[in-house]
Amino acid sequence: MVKICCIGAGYVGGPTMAMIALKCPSIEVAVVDISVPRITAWNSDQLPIYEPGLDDVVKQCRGKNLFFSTDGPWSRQSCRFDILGGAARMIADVSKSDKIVVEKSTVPVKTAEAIEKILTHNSKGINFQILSNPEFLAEGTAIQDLLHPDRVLIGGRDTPEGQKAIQALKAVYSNWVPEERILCTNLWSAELSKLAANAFLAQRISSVNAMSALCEATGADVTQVSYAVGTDSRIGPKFLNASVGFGGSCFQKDILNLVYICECNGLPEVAEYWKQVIKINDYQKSSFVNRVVSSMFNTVANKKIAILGFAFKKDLVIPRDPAIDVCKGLLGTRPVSIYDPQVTEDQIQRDLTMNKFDWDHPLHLQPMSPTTVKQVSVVWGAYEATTKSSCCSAALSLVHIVCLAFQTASYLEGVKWFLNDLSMVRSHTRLVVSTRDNRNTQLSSLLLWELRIVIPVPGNSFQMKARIVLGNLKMKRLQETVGEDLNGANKELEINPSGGISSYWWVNGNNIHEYAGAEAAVHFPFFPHYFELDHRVTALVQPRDIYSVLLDHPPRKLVSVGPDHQADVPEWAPKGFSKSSGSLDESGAHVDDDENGVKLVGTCVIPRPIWSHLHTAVA
Ligand SMILES: NC(=O)c1ccc[n+]([C@@H]2O[C@H](COP(=O)([O-])OP(=O)(O)OC[C@H]3O[C@@H](n4cnc5c(N)ncnc54)[C@H](O)[C@@H]3O)[C@@H](O)[C@H]2O)c1
Ligand SMILES: O=c1ccn([C@@H]2O[C@H](COP(=O)(O)OP(=O)(O)O[C@H]3O[C@H](CO)[C@@H](O)[C@H](O)[C@H]3O)[C@@H](O)[C@H]2O)c(=O)[nH]1
Repeated sequence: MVKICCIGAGYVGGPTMAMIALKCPSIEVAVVDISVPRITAWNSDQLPIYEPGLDDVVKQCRGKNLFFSTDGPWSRQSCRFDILGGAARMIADVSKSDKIVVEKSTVPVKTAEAIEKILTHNSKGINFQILSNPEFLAEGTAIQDLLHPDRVLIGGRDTPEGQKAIQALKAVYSNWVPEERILCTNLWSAELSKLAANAFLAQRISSVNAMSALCEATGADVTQVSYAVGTDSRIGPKFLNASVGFGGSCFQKDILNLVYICECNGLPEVAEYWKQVIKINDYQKSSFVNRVVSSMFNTVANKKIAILGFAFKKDLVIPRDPAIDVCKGLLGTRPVSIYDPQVTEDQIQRDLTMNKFDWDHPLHLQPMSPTTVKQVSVVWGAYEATTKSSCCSAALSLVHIVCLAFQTASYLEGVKWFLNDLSMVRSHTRLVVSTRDNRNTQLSSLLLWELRIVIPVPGNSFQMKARIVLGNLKMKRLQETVGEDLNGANKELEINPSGGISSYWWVNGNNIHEYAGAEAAVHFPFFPHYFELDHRVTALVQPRDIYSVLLDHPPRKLVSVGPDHQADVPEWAPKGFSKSSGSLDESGAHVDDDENGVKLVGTCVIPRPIWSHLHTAVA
C-alpha cells in the first residue's frame, strides 16, 4: 500500500492531503503537525480553517485513509531548527526504506538541493529522491482549485531514479487530474515557476492599481479601462481588478523572495523591476489612507473612523494585508472601530500589534500575548462600529466609515443591516468605499439600500435620505433635503469606486438612475460649510514612509543571502551511528542533536553563484 505522510497540517497540508485521500482511496495519508491545537481541530467538527467544501471532503475520508496526528520525533524537542532543515533531518532519522520527499511549500530556488544534501548526509544507505511539487491553491477557493487545477507541476532530477519518482507522484494526481495538465520539469524550474506565477499575478494587480491612480487624475473609470484591456485575448480578464492593494499570505513574501534571488545572482535591474510591484502596492495602500484623511478635509478632530471588513478576501477569517496596513495608517490619526463578522477580536488585535510578517509565522512562533492597541475597539456589529462613541460626542463629531472590502457575503449582510439601522444615527456620517474585488459575482447584483441620516446643524437641520446602489461597484446616493435652505431640492451624489465623491448634479425626483457614465466630474466637496477645518493635518504621510520599510528592513521571513550566509550543512548522524561502519547502533540511536541543529538555524538554502566560474567565463 502506498503511504503518504505530510509534515504540516496548515492551509496547504490539510486540504491537499484531504483531496488526495478522497481521490485515492487506496493510499493511506497521514498529516502530522507540531501544533496540538491544530491537530485537535482537524480531528474535530470545527476544522482549523474554513474553506467551502472542505468539511465534506474531510468527513468522507477521516479515520478511513486520512489521519491527523501530532505523533513525531519533534515532540521530544522544541522546534529550534530551521523548519525545512529540521523536517529533512527528521525524515532521515525515521526512514527505514527508500523514500520520495516532495517539497510542497513555496521555497527559494534550489532549496531542494539543500534538502537533498541534508538527506544524503544522513541517509544510512537509504535512497531519497526529492521532487518539487508547488501548490497553486488560493485561500477561499482551495477545494475547487484542488479539484480542477489549471496545472500540477512536478519537478525532479533528470536521472532514471528522478524520472521514476516523478512518474510515481504523477500516478497519484492522475486519479483525478487530466494527464495534459500534469507538467513535468526539472527541480529548479518547478521551484522558480511557483515564484514566477505569483509575481506575474501580483504584477497585474499593481499594473491596474497604478492605472487607477492615472484614472483618478484624468477622470477615466478604472473598471472600464481594465475591462477594455482584459478583452484583449492576449491579456485576458482575470486579476485586473483595481483594489486597495493585494494582500494574502503569499504575493508579497514570494516577490521579496524573487527579488532576493535576483540580487544574489547579480541581477540588480531585474530585482528592481520586481520590487516595483511591491512599491506600487504600498503606494496604493497609503494613497487610500491619505484619501480617507483628505476626504475628512484633512482634519481628524472629533472624528471616529469605523472600518467595516478586515479579512483580505471573501469568506476568510484571515486578515493580513491590506486591512492591517490601512488600519495601522489610520491609527496614527484617530480611534478606530473595527467590525468584521468573520475575524475574531483576538486575531485583529494580534495582527495590529505584530510586526509585519510575524503573522505569517507558525502560531507557536508568534508573540503569545500581544499588547492591545488602545485606539482600536473591535465590535460585534456594523452599527456599533459606526455609532457607539460618536453618538454621544460633540455635534460636530463625524463617523467616517471605511468599507475596506466589499467582498464577503456575510460582510455585505452586515453593511445592509447597518444601513437599515442608520436612521438612528444623529451625526455627520460619511461613507467611503475603498476597495472591491468584482470577481465576486454577488457584487454585480447587489441590493439597493436606503438610509436616512439626520444632520443636526443648528438652524439648518435637515434629513438626508440616501439610497445606495452597489452594482458593478458603482455607488450612488440620492439626497432628499427637507431643510429650509435646501427645501424641495433633490441631489444625486456619486461616490466613485476609489472612494472620493467625484460628481454632483441635480436631478428631478427621487428615482435612482443608473450610473450615467462620463459626466464631467465636478469635484464638489460634500457639505463643506458644515465642517470646520479645525485641526488640519498638515503633513500627510508619504507612501514610502509608511509601508516601504520592509524594502529597507527586510522582514524576518527573508533568509540572509550572499557569500557570508550560505548553507554550510554540517555532517550529521544520529548519535550511535557509526560513520566508519555505516551501521546504526540501535542501542545508542538518538534523534536529538541540538548542537548540529543549532548550526542549521538561519542558514541559507540558496547556493551562491560560483564567482570564480563567472570570472573565468568573462576572462
Ligand atoms: N496558504 C496558501 O494559500 C498557500 C498556497 C500555496 C502555497 N502555499 C505555501 O505553502 C507553505 C505552507 O503554507 P500554509 O499556508 O499551509 O502555512 P500554515 O502556517 O497554514 O501551515 C504550516 C503548518 O506547519 C506546521 N509546522 C511548522 N513547523 C513544523 C514542524 N517542524 N513540524 C511539523 N509541523 C510544523 C505549523 O504548525 C502549521 O500548522 C508556504 O510555503 C506557503 O507559501 C500557501
Ligand atoms: O484582480 C485582483 C485579484 C486579486 N486581488 C487581491 O490579491 C490578493 C490575493 O488574492 P488571491 O490570489 O485570490 O489569493 P491568495 O490566496 O493570496 O492566492 C495567491 O497566492 C497563493 C499562495 O502562493 C497561490 O497559490 C495562488 O495561486 C495565488 O492566487 C487579495 O488581497 C485580492 O483582493 C486584487 O486586488 N485584484
